[in-house]
Amino acid sequence: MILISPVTDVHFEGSVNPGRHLGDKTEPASCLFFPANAPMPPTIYILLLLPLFVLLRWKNARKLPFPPGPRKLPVVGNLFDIPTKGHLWLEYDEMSRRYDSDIIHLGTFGTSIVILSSAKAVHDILEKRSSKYSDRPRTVMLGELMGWRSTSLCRPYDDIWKAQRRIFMQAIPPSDVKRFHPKQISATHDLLRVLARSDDIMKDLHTWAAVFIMDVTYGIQGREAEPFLKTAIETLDSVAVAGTPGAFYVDQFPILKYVPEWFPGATFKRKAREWNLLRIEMTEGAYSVTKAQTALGTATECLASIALQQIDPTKDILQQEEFIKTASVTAYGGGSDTTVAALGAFLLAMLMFPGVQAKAHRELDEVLSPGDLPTFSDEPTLPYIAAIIREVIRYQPVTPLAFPHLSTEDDIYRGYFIPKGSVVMPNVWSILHNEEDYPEPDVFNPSRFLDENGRLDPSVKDPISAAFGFGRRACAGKHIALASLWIAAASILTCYVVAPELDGEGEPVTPKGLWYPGPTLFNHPLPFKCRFIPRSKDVEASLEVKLS
Ligand code: HEM
Repeated sequence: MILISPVTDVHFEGSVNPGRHLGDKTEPASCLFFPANAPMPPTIYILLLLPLFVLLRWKNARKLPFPPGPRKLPVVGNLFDIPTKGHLWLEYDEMSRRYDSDIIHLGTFGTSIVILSSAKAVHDILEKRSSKYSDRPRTVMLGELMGWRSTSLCRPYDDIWKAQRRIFMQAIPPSDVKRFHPKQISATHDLLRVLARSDDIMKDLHTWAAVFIMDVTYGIQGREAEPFLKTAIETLDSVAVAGTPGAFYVDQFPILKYVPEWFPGATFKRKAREWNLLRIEMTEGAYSVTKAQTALGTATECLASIALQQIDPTKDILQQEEFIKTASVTAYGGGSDTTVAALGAFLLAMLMFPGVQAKAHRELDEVLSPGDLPTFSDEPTLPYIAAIIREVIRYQPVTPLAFPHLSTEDDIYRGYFIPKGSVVMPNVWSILHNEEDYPEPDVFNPSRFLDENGRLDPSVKDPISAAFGFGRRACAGKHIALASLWIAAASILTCYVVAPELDGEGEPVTPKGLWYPGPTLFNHPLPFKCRFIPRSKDVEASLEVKLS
C-alpha cells in the first residue's frame, strides 16, 4: 500500500586530514593525552587511520557496480523498466529470472530501487543488516498529505517508531495472544451466523475483521462499535486508494503538494484533506471511548486499555497518549484489510479446490464431536487445517512485496553497491513460489506441508517466515492474524460446505477465481459469489442459524 517516490541518492564527498597543517608543513597530530613529540601507541594510529580506511572503502564502494538489472538509459535511467501495471511482483519475478539474479537494481531520477527475490538475500539484508534497512520510503499523498506518516507502519525508523512498536509488543506480546482468543471466537461466531444468508461475502468478511480488531485494539464491541466501524472502513478505503502505486502524481512529483486546493486539477489536495480528517476521526473516536472506560475501570482488556494502564506518570503523559493513539490506529489499519484478504483467499481456494475442502471436512469430522465448534485447543489435532492456512498464505500472499524498506547507509552486498536511500522491496511472491522449497509452486497443495503420517512437516519451510515482512519492521500483529485466520477457517469448514453459486437453471457456476489485477502492493481476490450450505442439523442448531 506504500508508494515509492524519488529519494535523493546522497553521496558524501570528504577528505581526511590525519595531521594539522601549518603553512605547507604537516605536523603529526596531537591530542589531549599524548604530546605531539611522544611516540603514540598503535591503537591511536588505528583510531587516526580509521577515517581514512572508511573513506577508501567508501570510494571503492562507489566504484563497485550496482546489482544486476536492466541497462540504464542516459538521464532517465530505468524509468521505462519500472513496472507500473498488473501484478508488480510477477514483473519483478520475471526480471529476476531474466537477469539470473536474486538481487536486482533499478534507478531513475535519483531513486534507487533494489528488489530481493530469495530468502537468503532477504535474510542477509533485511534481517542481518536490519539496523541499516529499517526506514520507510517517503509517501507524499498517504504519509504527508493524509498524515499516515505519524503511524508506525509508515513512520521513519526513529525513536517515536520504537516507542509505538514497544507499546504494541507490550500490550499484545506474541507469546500471549491467548488472552485475545475469546474476542476472535466471538467475532467468528457472528460471521458464521451471517454467512448462510450472505449476499456480499467480502462485506461480511470486512465486518468480521473490523469487529475483532476493534475489540482487540479498543475493547469496543457490539452496537457501541458500529459508528467507529463505519469510519474505519471508509478510512481504510481511502488508504487503499492513496496507497496504490501511480494513483497520484504528487508521489512522483512531491513539489505538487504545495499546489493550493483551489488550483484547477488539484482535486487530490481536497481528497487528501478529507481523508486526513477521516484518519483523525478514526484515531481519536474509538480511543476516547477506551480512555473514558479505562478511567472508570470498565474497559475490557485491549491494546489501548493495557497501554493506558502502563503510562508512566513521571514522564510526558500527553506524549505517551499520542503514542498509544497512533499504535492503536496502526494496529487497526494494518490488521483489518490484510486479514480480510487472507480469509477471502481461503474461501476462494475452498471454492476452486473442492478436493481440498472435502479432505478438511473429513479431518474436522474425525476430531470434533457432532455439533461442536472448534476451539483453539483443537489446533494441534487439526494439522490439515493448519496446512491449508499455510498454503493459502504461500499460494496468494496478501503482501507479495511486503512493504518497502528504505536503507539509511551506503552498503556493499556480494560485491554490489547499494546506495543509502535505496528503496528495498522483498519479493515475497518469488520466495514463496521457488521450486526448491515448494516443488510445483503454482499448484495449490496443502499436503506439501505434511509428512507421511499427516503431521506438519518441520522440514518444509513455513511461509509465515516471509508472508509477514522482515527484520525490525516485520508485522507486529502476525500472531493475532494467524489465530484469527485459523479459527475462522476451521469454524467455517466445520459448519459449511463452500459451494459454487447456481445459475438460472440451478446449475453450479464454475468459479473464475479472479484477483485484483493491480497495480497494487496489496493482493486480494475480486469479490466473488458462493453458497454456504450447512453441513448438519447439529451445527445449524448450535449456531441457531435460521435459514429461510
Ligand atoms: C494476514 C494478515 C496480515 C498480513 C499479511 C500482514 C502483513 C504485514 C506486512 C508485510 C507488514 C510490513 C512488514 C515489513 O515492512 O517488512 C506489516 C506491518 C504491520 N502489521 Fe501486519 N499483517 C497482517 C495482519 C496484521 C494484524 C492483524 C495486525 C494487528 C493486530 C497487524 C499489525 C501490523 C503493524 C502494527 C505493522 C507495522 C510494522 C511497522 O512498520 O512498525 N498486521 N504487516
